[in-house]
Amino acid sequence: MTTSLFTQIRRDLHQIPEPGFQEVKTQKYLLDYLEKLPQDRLEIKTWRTGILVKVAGTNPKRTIAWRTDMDGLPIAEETSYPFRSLHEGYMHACGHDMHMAIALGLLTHFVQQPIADHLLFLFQPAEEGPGGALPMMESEEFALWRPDCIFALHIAPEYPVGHIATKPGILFANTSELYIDLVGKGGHAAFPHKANDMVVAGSHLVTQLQSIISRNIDPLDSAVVTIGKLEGGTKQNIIAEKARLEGTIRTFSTESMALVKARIESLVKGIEAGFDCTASIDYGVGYCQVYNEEKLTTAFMDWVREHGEDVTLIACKEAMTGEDFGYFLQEIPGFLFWLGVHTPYGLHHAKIEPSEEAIEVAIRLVSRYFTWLSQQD
Ligand SMILES: CC(=O)N[C@@H](CCC[C@H](N)C(=O)O)C(=O)O
Repeated sequence: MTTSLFTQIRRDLHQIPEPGFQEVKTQKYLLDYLEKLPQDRLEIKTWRTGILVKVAGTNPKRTIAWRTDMDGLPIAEETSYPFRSLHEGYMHACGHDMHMAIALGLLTHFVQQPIADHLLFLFQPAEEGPGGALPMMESEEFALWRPDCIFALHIAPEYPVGHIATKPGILFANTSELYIDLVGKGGHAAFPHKANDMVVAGSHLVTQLQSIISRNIDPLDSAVVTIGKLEGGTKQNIIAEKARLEGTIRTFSTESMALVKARIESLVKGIEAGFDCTASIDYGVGYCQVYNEEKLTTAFMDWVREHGEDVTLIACKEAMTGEDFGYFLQEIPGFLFWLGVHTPYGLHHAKIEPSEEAIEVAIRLVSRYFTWLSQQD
């Protein structure tokens, strides 16, 4: 079977995953591709490691935007791919390689077959952190081409290829990163009574944090506290002077976010008192929820049911995922939908292998949708 252009592009991008705001090779790859397209309808601007591309419409009433993220994750890849990451310890494990290939496919389609409205393609850095959406929105480049509506997708391992899923209203949660540093008194492993062991303190704290969801959050509400990284100590026979917990908080309301943070602060105070140590908490970067504008999303869902051809629509529930695309949706009407890529491993897993046939499914669906949207008043 021959590999289509955009599948090949996805594979090329898969090999060069880069952290947020360091997407230098990725930006160059995308610019090299864009420069080879016919330029008469195109205007290209770079912003930090991101890119904004305007495709001029034939009789514009508005500007329709499509956003893709660009960054990779600090994960050592374990796929069976012959085109595995060339950047050791980094991987496109959240589908941003697929998202970028789809964006280029759409852009190419509209360069060849322009529609009435202007189109704006946003290649946005740093979705996984520290967040590129907000500073991109605040940039002069964005202000110059500010769109009237905005759309995006995210790959979904759990849905079959040919299926998409979305809903009006809240789709993804509010997020906050969480970093807790504990400092006590280190010492010799054989003299525990002369030290304050931060491995023990940190372990107690991880366990206590689990009680926030089970004991403090209303069972009819939803929230997540995940500690994804726990570090402490230097050697097996040295009592640890320091421990560090790194995690993330997810909630559907700002009230629940405040409650979770207040409980974390109380529990950390308890650890300080109980283990005679000092602690500091840093909430890092937080994202607002992804809230799909109701009218546009409902109209899109109806359109897919009626005109989606080979695409099946799933009306899904909200998820605890975070996405800084939520910031665009706070100011500009639009929505995000899940794209089925059927694979047994989930997002952020070292073995995830999204089905590449979904790339063409997305390009076909969104190019038809934008063409239809551009014909509406
Ligand atoms: C789609 C996706 O997986 N997004 C990330 C966003 C992470 C935001 C931030 N770094 C955090 O960890 O809170 C996710 O983990 O949901």
